Amino acid sequence: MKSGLELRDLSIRLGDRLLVDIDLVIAPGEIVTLMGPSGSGKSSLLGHICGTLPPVFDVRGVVRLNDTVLDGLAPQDRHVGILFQDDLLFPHLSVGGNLAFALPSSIRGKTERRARVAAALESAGLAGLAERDPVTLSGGQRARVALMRVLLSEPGVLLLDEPFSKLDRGLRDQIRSFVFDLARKNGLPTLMVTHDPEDGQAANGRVIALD
Ligand SMILES: Nc1ncnc2c1ncn2[C@@H]1O[C@H](COP(=O)(O)OP(=O)(O)OP(=O)(O)O)[C@@H](O)[C@H]1O
Repeated sequence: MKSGLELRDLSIRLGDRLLVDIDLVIAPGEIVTLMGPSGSGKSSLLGHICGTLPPVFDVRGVVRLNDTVLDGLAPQDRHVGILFQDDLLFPHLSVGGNLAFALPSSIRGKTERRARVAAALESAGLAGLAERDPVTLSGGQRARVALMRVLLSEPGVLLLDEPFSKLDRGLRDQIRSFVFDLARKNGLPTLMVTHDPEDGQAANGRVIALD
């Protein structure tokens, strides 16, 4: 039984400012929304979970993912998936190349890698687009590819750093449901940072405010 993401007695200080002071467990498939004013420490918290927070921050407490302590592990060994405001697709790789890049190196065979990429595209409603150049995709298609790329890396947790804020209003609802549905279906504990209260309402879970 997976225990999800645990942030135990976690505090993040910058000089004499206490930015984050939190004790939180996010269950598999649960989506927790994190809100707070600019500079309150939301991105710092995500950075700490990823293992990319610079040492200028003073951090106490423990981060555990499914019973593995992440503190001290290199970012690439943490199984943390993150989506940003920008989809960050590699412009020099095809759509399929972007997806294949994320596959764990343990999946070696070319046929198996192609099959995984094709299945991911199909489940995102993008079947047949593997050879396309990402610049030729619509905003919605790019957002879907970005999520599939994260999922193909087989993360144990999903972090969302304002991932819908650059999407047109009409598209936003659609991509939100796409991301939330897949996060739940994959049983991923999910932590979403946002400034948009509608994101929190759509996630239909706990909302935490940093002040
Ligand atoms: N590398 C760094 N070195 C020093 N201070 C930093 C660094 N990165 C961020 N900070 C400071 O840490 C504080 C928290 O920043 P953080 O980016 O976590 O806030 P945030 O809540 O994500 O803000 P926003 O909503 O604007 O993204 C801010 O005062 C910021 O200036």
